[in-house]
Amino acid sequence: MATIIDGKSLANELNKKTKLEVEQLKKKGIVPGLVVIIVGEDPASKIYVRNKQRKAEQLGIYSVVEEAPSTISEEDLIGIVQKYNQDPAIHGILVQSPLPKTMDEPRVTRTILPEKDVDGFHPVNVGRLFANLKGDYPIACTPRGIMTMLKHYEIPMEGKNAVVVGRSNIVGRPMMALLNNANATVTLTHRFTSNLSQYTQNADILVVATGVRHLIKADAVKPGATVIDVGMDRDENGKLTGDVDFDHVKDVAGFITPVPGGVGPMTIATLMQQIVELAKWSD
Ligand SMILES: Nc1nc(=O)c2c([nH]1)NC[C@@H]1CN(c3ccc(C(=O)N[C@@H](CCC(=O)O)C(=O)O)cc3)C=[N+]21
Repeated sequence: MATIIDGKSLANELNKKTKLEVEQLKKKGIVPGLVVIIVGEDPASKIYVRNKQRKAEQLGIYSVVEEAPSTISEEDLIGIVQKYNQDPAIHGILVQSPLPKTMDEPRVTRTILPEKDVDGFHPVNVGRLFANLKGDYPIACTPRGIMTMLKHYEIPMEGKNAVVVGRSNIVGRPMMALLNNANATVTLTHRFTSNLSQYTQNADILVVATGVRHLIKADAVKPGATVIDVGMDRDENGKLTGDVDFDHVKDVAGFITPVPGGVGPMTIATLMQQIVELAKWSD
């Protein structure tokens, strides 16, 4: 039976550190500030945004939520981003994804100043990550949070086979870069990969971010592997579950993240960590 990676408790630990950092910064007259911009009325998105705001407030971070109607024009949305680019009280700008389909989301992302890009989605920050540049810049929160978990549980990465399933810009691609920078041998698989299990069965570290419920079954996992489930799927009863068939994979894996209580809380904690870092770096 695998060790369950407790994302929730690790997130609590990280949040405690972040809270102390906020107190230190406040002594220097700096209050870290976050704005979350949300377009439209999607109820799930609204819940996420509320959770982020609540967590920020618990940690002493100044937080603003900017709600725009789904009818807002791309130019007006870009205007809102530019307003916060200029606002010295705001260190991090997050535009909640997804935007309405009519909008050019990459263009909106490019409008955020790279030094206020708390998600790490701006091409300048993506480029820094892919070039493995040293120095201070934000990194996509979900993959960075996963690296924090792997390090905390002392999972070896150097020379290991890491397989990432899913090539999104918010998870799969930055995950590939981080694991590669940590000297793993990385394979990035996706919906056109033929014979997926041939790759996953060889993975010492398997990160799954596809949005396909229970895509990964026990027979696709190498005994003793570390399995990280980024899925946020709903079962037939509306219950949150992952891309990994946890109940069976846990008997094969060495380490495994649950859903909920795994990657999700670490994503939020990493976001908070990065707002504080952005505030520190701006000093
Ligand atoms: N610009 C942008 N940045 C984001 O970081 C971003 C985004 N857009 N759009 C939506 C996704 C989704 N996301 C989640 C983070 C944490 C949980 C989380 O904490 N989940 C809990 C469970 C929550 C529940 O029960 O519904 C858990 O896994 O334990 C969920 C979802 C961030 N996102």
